[in-house]
Amino acid sequence: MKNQNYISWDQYFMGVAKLSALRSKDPNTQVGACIINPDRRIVAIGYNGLPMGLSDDEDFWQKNEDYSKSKYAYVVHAEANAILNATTSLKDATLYVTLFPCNECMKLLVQAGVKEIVYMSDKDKGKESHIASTTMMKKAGIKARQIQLETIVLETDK
Ligand SMILES: O=c1[nH]c(=O)n([C@H]2C[C@H](O)[C@@H](COP(=O)(O)O)O2)cc1CO
Ligand SMILES: [Zn+2]
Repeated sequence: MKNQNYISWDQYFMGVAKLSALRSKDPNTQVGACIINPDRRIVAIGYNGLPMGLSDDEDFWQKNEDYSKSKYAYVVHAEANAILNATTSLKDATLYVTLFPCNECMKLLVQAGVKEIVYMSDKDKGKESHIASTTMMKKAGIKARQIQLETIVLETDK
């Protein structure tokens, strides 16, 4: 009889997104993204990080009233990194992401052809960027659904 303790596709791809988030050096919010094509092949992954040339050990991760000294001026969002890392077309792709995308990422997702977004956290709900993001998503005909991911315990871990 087959193993009954296998994970679903949602758990699998969100699990990859969560694992990617663990690479992030952001001291506050670590975001991970995993993009699959309509054949359920992973075609892109990413996490929020500094652009090449900026050291994580210099002071780029601070929040500062001076925008030029704030992380927001520099960080590449997880979704943007995933799109940039994509090895193939993202037409009709599904994005698994640990945090609902902001408006800047949503622009890129729409233009890249992503058709579905599966997310976990919605912590920015109500903020202007979240409202703009949702507006764009709806106009572009992108579906979204929120899932929770329980800790996955493998037989071999017990
Ligand atoms: O769509 C997103 N993708 C993404 O990677 N991020 C990143 C940017 C920052 O490094 C971090 C948000 O930081 P904070 O929660 O301290 O504002 O999450 C944030 C959002 C939503 O704003
Ligand atoms: Zn973003």
